[in-house]
Amino acid sequence: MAATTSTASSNILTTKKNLSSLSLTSTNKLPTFSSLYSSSRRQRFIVLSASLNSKPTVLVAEKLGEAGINLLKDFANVDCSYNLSPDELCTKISLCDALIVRSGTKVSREVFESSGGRLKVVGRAGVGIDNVDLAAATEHGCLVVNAPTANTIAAAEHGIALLAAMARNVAQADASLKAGKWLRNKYVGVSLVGKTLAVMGFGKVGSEVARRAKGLGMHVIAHDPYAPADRARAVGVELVSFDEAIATADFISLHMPLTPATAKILNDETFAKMKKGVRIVNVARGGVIDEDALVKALDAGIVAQAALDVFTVEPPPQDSKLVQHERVTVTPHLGASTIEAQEGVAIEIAEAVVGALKGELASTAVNAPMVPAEVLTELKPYVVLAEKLGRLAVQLVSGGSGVKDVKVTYASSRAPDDLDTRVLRAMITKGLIEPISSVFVNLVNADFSAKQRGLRLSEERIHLDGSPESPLDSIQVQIANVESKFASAISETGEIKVEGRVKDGIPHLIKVGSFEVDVSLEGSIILCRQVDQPGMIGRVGSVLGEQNVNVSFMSVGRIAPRKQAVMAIGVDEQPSKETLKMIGDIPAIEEFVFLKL
Ligand SMILES: NC(=O)C1=CN([C@@H]2O[C@H](COP(=O)(O)OP(=O)(O)OC[C@H]3O[C@@H](n4cnc5c(N)ncnc54)[C@H](O)[C@@H]3O)[C@@H](O)[C@H]2O)C=CC1
Ligand SMILES: O=C(O)C(=O)COP(=O)(O)O
Repeated sequence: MAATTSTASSNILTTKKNLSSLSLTSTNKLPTFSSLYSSSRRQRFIVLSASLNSKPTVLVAEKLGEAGINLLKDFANVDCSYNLSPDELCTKISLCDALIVRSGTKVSREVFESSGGRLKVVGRAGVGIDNVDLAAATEHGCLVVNAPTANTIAAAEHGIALLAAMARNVAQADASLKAGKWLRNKYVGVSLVGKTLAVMGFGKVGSEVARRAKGLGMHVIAHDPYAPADRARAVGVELVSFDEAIATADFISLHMPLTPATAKILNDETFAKMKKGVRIVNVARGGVIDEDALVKALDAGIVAQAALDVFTVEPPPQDSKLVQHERVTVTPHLGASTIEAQEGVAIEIAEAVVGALKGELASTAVNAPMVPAEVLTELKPYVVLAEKLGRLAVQLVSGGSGVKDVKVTYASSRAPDDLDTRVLRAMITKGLIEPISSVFVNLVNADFSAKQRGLRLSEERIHLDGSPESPLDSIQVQIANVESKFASAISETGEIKVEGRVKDGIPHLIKVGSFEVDVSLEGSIILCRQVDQPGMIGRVGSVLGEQNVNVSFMSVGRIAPRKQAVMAIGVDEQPSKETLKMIGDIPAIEEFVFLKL
């Protein structure tokens, strides 16, 4: 199972334990669901126990702007201890109620275990929280908050700085002159004006880079399968496919999050499709580039130059061929490092941490486990189903005008007043957004996150006759105005459609497009469309068996005998590329897709 999924589920599923270990409001009553869900940031419903009697202690483990430190000091004892070793951090943490870090401190499971239950909040002064073990935080009832917006401009400006510095050999010429040389002919650069820049990932940072590059006279295109076309139009940027972007660009700037889908998205195969002499900027995450492949592409002359702020391992090894490469400009993860951004991030994170210590809901909470136990007990399997349907639906999208219109239909025998679907809507939103973004969605920020991305989620209720004992019969998620990488997922009315139901407490996928299937939503799924004929299940099953991929479930839905059919296969392990190719090579298979849950 994908790490993000297990984290997401455990956020919610450990709630009962977390709630019981926290003190409640002064009214000493379990909060109502509506009070839990309220979007008001001022609402107080949980008081974290350590802050009841004495001033809490906040450990600031990396340099934080002065304004943030002052805000913290108004409320807490502040211990600024930088460059702690992992052991020193583990020793100190048992005396702290909150910890604030940037990207340089690993907040591992050992940190949470060493805290003895006292650590209540981890604040990440920035966007990426890949250095915090979220699952461990949630298991230990520790809230994690981040500061997702205050460094956007700084990251965009650094991208532009690297772009211009790279094009004019600023770093190389500077080093050469300081070494006593005067090499005017060697460092002739290239111009930016009139050149095509492909912005890969048109989110907060990517769109700011695009704006600035247009101001430099560049022709800007963007690739982002999930960005709304109107947002791109507003900036005067054309959204294009991945292949078109990399094949036509003179410059490529990376601004997508590191997810399983974007890991090593620039690799031997994709470098080979690029224009000879392309130049690459990366201020996103090192892992989106296969660094060995980049070295090869530089040596082969496919990539003329690269400018990199981020690396797969940070700091990179001193003898890294990439870092040492003559045509590569590097900075040590400085994207967010401006005085202004660090003041902004410091204030944003200090407010979030103080708010959380006071018991307020944080709108930037990454793992807020805040669903009342009694609501969860009943909705638990539906919460999981809702998130998985969202994850499935968005992974089926291949293009179009971005994911904008999503319709959710709940079929239930309950009276509308007896079924509050807000937790389900939040989980569908979480499933739709998290696989494609660096945003973390929870009950608190789901509607806000959807709105920010231009995602309109409409809900419809179908009232069924029958016993209202179980809260829901089925949930259907439809995405309109998009193309699918699995054409059979498009329904008669033209939307991507997936539908699920809870059976014996386990979420199942029961419909894809117009095809009825039945596969439990555990592990991952392969969907294949084939011509219905004897032996197909056996053939696919034996490929998976030979490749040691365990099949948990298989089901075939067909329109009519010997016509087209869709086979849904649940697998415990992720099949290798070769295994998927072997399935695709089976002659009767017309299309197939692998989906991570
Ligand atoms: N170097 C530094 O110091 C900094 C780095 N960052 C990094 O920059 C990146 C972008 O951050 P934000 O703009 O704040 O995030 P964001 O979530 O606002 O934007 C990310 C965009 O990437 C798109 N995307 C997802 N999968 C994609 C794919 N396969 N192909 C193309 N686009 C895809 C999403 O739809 C979204 O629009 C993140 O990786 C973040 O960690 C952010 C701030 C500072
Ligand atoms: O915010 C982010 O994602 C960043 O990459 C910035 O990291 P930093 O806070 O400068 O260590």
